Amino acid sequence: MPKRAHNNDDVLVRVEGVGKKFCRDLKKSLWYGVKDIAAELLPGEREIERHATLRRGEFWAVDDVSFELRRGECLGLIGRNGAGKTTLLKMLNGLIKPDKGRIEMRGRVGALIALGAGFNPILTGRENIYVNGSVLGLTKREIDGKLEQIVEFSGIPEFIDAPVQSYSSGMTVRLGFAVASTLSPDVLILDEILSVGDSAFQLKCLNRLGELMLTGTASIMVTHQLHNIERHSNSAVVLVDGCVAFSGLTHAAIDFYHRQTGPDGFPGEFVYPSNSLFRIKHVVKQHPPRAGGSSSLTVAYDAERPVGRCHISYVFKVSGVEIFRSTTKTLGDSPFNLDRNGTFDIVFPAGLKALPSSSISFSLWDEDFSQVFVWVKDMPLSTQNNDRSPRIVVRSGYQNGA
Ligand SMILES: Nc1ncnc2c1ncn2[C@@H]1O[C@H](COP(=O)(O)OP(=O)(O)OP(=O)(O)O)[C@@H](O)[C@H]1O
Repeated sequence: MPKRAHNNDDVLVRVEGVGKKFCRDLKKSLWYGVKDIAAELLPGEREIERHATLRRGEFWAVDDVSFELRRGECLGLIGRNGAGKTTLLKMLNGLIKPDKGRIEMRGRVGALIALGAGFNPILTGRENIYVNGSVLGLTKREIDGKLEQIVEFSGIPEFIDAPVQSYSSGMTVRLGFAVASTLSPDVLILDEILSVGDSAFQLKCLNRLGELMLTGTASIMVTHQLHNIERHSNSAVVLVDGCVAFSGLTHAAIDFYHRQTGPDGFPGEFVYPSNSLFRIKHVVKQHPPRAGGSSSLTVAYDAERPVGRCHISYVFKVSGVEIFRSTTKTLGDSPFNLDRNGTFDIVFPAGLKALPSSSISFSLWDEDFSQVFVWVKDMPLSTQNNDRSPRIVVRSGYQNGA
């Protein structure tokens, strides 16, 4: 692919060594707040030093984060709960001040961060649109011109003259995204909050995001639904305890995240009942679907003796969310026989596409599902992982599989 030429004018967001500290102790936090206000009023205080060091009880919620974002690019921010994603977005949107580092934002910034943030609850939806528009520097006439589009996109025209405090969470998010995305933002900041909307609206938002990127809007997206980051982001940053643990291509970032934070070890846990005849050697290969067909996974195994009439049960997940669960028996397949060693295939129904954020749990059973031979739990399906050795756990008396 030819590399796009960039110049400095393309950079809409520049973040350099940014950090934000908090204090978990409320009393201390209030006391530090008072001291900071006082110090700001007193000339001669060495402000940078005061902000850049930790006092008792403080910690860095975001520490030394740097990145650049150009026109038309989307950056995914990935991290576990409490990793510092929202704090970083709040600094980008100017809701809170960094304690160290520099943030440069160019152009109009549309943001959907906290539920209802940016809306005055006692004003109506329509009034809030005008307030938001004027904060972003649009004239009344410009807002008039966009009003119909905003109301139509939000899908809640009958509530537009009701106060925002009477809106449901989903309605608030609908209006928030409609406003943030319609008022011609140069930079769009989206926190997890989008997931409050129903799935049809989320899809509509993501399509709108794609359109905006084509017109040059840069966006930053935080979500635990990694397939959305996978679909839209050119690059991603993984935050661990407020620090950048990885920064690079989206697929590599998601892969890194799974490796760092997989709930049961990486790349999946193989559980054998203590009397198991089987040893899974490795998962040989994941076969991508042929046009309109199914994808499959080939598993290599060793067994103490041949085993007749087996079935497979499996659960397919994307970003930890169960998408599909079935057994070869339910899908109408006949039981199959296994020699002492060899391979067997798990064929997914057409349409189950393995993304880097997909994982599978599967178990091998006898014909009437009374005995489980082996259970593989939450194995990531990204191609990079499949050749690695699994973690093997032997458990006695194990009865139920995936
Ligand atoms: N106002 C605050 N005072 C004290 N600590 C705070 C404050 N805001 C956030 N924190 C702490 O800062 C850390 C980062 O929080 P943040 O909300 O940025 O995480 P996050 O990555 O967005 O998490 P999630 O995925 O759960 O939304 C957490 O430890 C959180 O408890």
